[in-house]
Amino acid sequence: MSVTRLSFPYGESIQWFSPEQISELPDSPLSEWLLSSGSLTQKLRSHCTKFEVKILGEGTITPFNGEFPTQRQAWVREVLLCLDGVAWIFARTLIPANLLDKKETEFLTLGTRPLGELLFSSDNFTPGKIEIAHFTPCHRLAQLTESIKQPVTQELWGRRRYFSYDDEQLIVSETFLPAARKIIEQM
Ligand SMILES: C=C(O[C@@H]1C=C(C(=O)O)C=C[C@H]1O)C(=O)O
Repeated sequence: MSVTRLSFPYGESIQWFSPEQISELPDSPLSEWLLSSGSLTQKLRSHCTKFEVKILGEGTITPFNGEFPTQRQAWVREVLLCLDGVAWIFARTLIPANLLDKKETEFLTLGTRPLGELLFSSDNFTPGKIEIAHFTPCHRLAQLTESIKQPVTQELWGRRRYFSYDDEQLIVSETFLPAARKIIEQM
């Protein structure tokens, strides 16, 4: 899989909804994956022999309009979560400067360890409500799916959660890539 950090950020401005606002969620089991409350990393690990985090990019950049209204800039981490060499999830995490200052070492030295190992191992992070999105990528994310040989032939489904730490919040969004949807729908 050859992806380049030169195109970071890959993420796109997406409209998120609470599950109740969406008239038609996808059929189970995809809907269960979207709404599962625990660590996605743990769930993914149970469906593969080799789990990998491929970093697409990390850095302090400006969030999209409306993505993080209280923050003019944020530390953004974009990764692919890969199961046995197949990219299943495009994940985009936004961390405000105040929170980064509090947990700088943990976040900046995470590397290819999954963020979930930090967020779910420490009881200081509290996951919030899950929001859902379905969209057709049209910019760099579309190019990314092409570059990993997963052309988009139908809308992508994704989920987003706020995690609270003291009086700060970070945002984690996870988009299920075509290969993941194909495998999940055959479960
Ligand atoms: C939040 C979690 O961490 C996962 C790992 C991520 C990373 O390493 O950047 C990003 C999103 C998640 O899918 C989780 O496991 O639920």
